[in-house]
Amino acid sequence: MSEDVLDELFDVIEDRKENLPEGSYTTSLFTHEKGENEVLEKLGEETTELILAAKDDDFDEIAYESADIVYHLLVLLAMKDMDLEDLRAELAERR
Ligand SMILES: N=c1c2ncn([C@@H]3O[C@H](COP(=O)(O)OP(=O)(O)OP(=O)(O)O)[C@@H](O)[C@H]3O)c2ncn1[C@@H]1O[C@H](COP(=O)(O)O)[C@@H](O)[C@H]1O
Repeated sequence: MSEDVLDELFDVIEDRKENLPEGSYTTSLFTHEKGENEVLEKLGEETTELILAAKDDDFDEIAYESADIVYHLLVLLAMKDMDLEDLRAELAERR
């Protein structure tokens, strides 16, 4: 996955957070009555699905669930007023 895809996706998520366009799933997460708990539940569910896919060596499903997890992780970072640079800085420190 290229860095640009993540940057572009995060920019779209930030736009949804600011403008809250109707009909957007991302908007629904920012306006959900359960707030960030909805995102945390999704991350839990998708991680379980990823584990099952990995156990089955279902490579398409592994990629699909991984993308779901990354998307919801980026939404969580945006909810916490964090961004990709926080993630990159943490990863870079581990090199
Ligand atoms: N990358 C994503 C993305 N990944 C996952 N999802 C949504 O996350 C939800 C996941 O919920 P569920 O796990 O219940 O659903 P599921 O994946 O359909 O089903 P299972 O995994 O349970 O089988 C689905 O509604 C997906 O559509 C996403 N919704 C939006 N984006 C991107 O976010 C941007 C903004 O999109 P809008 O939210 O439509 O404005 C766009 O660039 C989109 O590509």
